[in-house]
Amino acid sequence: MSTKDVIYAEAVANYTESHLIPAAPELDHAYSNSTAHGIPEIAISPAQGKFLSLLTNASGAKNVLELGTLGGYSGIWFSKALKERGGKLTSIEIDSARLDVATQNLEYAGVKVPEEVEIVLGAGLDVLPQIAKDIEAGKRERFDFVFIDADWDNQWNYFDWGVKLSMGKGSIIYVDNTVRQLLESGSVGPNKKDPNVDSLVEKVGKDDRVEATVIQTVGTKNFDGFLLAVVK
Ligand SMILES: C[S@@+](CC[C@H](N)C(=O)[O-])C[C@H]1O[C@@H](n2cnc3c(N)ncnc32)[C@H](O)[C@@H]1O
Repeated sequence: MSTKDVIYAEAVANYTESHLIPAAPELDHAYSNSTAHGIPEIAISPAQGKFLSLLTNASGAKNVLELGTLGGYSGIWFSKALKERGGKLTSIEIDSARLDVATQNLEYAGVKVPEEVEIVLGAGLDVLPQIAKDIEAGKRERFDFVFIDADWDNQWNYFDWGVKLSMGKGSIIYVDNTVRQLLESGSVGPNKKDPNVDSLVEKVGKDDRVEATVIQTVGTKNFDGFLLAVVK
């Protein structure tokens, strides 16, 4: 592909989504109800939701951990996949108003909250140690899929927690917006990089616990990309 063809990315996204992703009123409602409540339009795209749902099913994941609930759009996609195996999504959100809208959207989609999707209110780095304690006490299960989609400055901290709270070999850690963060932080591109701060990619590259790659994406959400790691 020549880079000049990138101008067709949105048209390709619209065409492929129209053929591969059946209309789903509950997903449209999650977008529109979130916007109606003043939530910014920063949820994943339909194609990415379908991809996460397929990846959840392909891996057979039963317990998914999400950092960053927003209006529950990605949560609905995960719950669609997890329903087949009686699995559960645990999602952490710092903003109580967003948690309320996410609960509305999930329930509208027929998802049982908190049985199928539990939203935990708080900052990720405050909630994760509590979840670790719950796991140690046998009150929660370990996670076989971790989806990191909250504040970018903490991507590495969430990644490290994700590996620690995972089931171990074969567990998946997916970090959204990795490419935009690399560009914003100056690891790649014109912005000035802080020489004292290693990027997520540098840290993951030195992390013997995982194998990882970054996939760049274009589409309705512009140029970005995600990091996918599998625990060894
Ligand atoms: C990109 S949005 C998540 C989108 C959602 N996963 C989806 O695709 O539908 C990021 C969310 O992370 C939340 N967030 C930001 N900082 C956080 C933190 N420190 N702890 C937990 N959540 C945080 C924001 O309030 C926001 O709702």
